[in-house]
Amino acid sequence: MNEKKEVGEKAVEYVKDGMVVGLGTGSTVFYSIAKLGQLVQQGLSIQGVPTSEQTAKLAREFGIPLVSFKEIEGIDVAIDGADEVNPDLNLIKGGGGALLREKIIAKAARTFIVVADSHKYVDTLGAFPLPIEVVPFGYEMTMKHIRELGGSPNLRQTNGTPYLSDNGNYVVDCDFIEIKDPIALERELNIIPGVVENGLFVDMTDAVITLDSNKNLITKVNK
Ligand SMILES: O=C(CO)[C@H](O)[C@H](O)COP(=O)(O)O
Repeated sequence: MNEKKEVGEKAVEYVKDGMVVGLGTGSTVFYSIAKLGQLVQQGLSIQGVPTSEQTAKLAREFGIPLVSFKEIEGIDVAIDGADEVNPDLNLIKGGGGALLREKIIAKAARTFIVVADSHKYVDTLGAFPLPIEVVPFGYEMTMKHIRELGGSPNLRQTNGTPYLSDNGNYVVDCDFIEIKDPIALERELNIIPGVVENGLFVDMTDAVITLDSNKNLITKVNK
């Protein structure tokens, strides 16, 4: 069974004709985008807002028309993956480095749907290193301030050179081991000069589509 495909395709049920749809980034939402592409070929009319250059390319390949923020009033539904989901449906995101655009789009969406295979569930966030987007200027000092909050930050690199986000920034992957208070940490990180955004998505998720222990599809809804 391909869990990512199951949950990714299920999420498409939230998309109706005429909607503006936020398109997430990653290997799970890939299946949502592929399914939407099929439906567009069959006549579904939607406009997509991509969370990354990678997703924009994918959406074009699947024939999904894209729009920019200039052309829309808002986003009806956004579908995206997650690296970790806790029982309150708070998330760690940004494993693919797209956290800033993903958060802008999740915030703009009337409904934010997360697609997560069964391995993404945790009691406490933090085993997955928290991605934090930082501006290159003074990043060493920004990392020092992140360390003062109890994290162990590592600059994300590709072949020995810093990874660059779609926004031209660096990404720091930060080990906090256990994030007991995601609300406080999200705020504390974002007031550090040099931090652009962090991958804690607190109180944003409307529903998570996942599988239970019997591998049945379930939808967890935020109460
Ligand atoms: O936040 C993300 C990208 O920045 C992804 O949604 C997250 O990393 C999950 O990816 P995948 O579905 O490949 O496991």
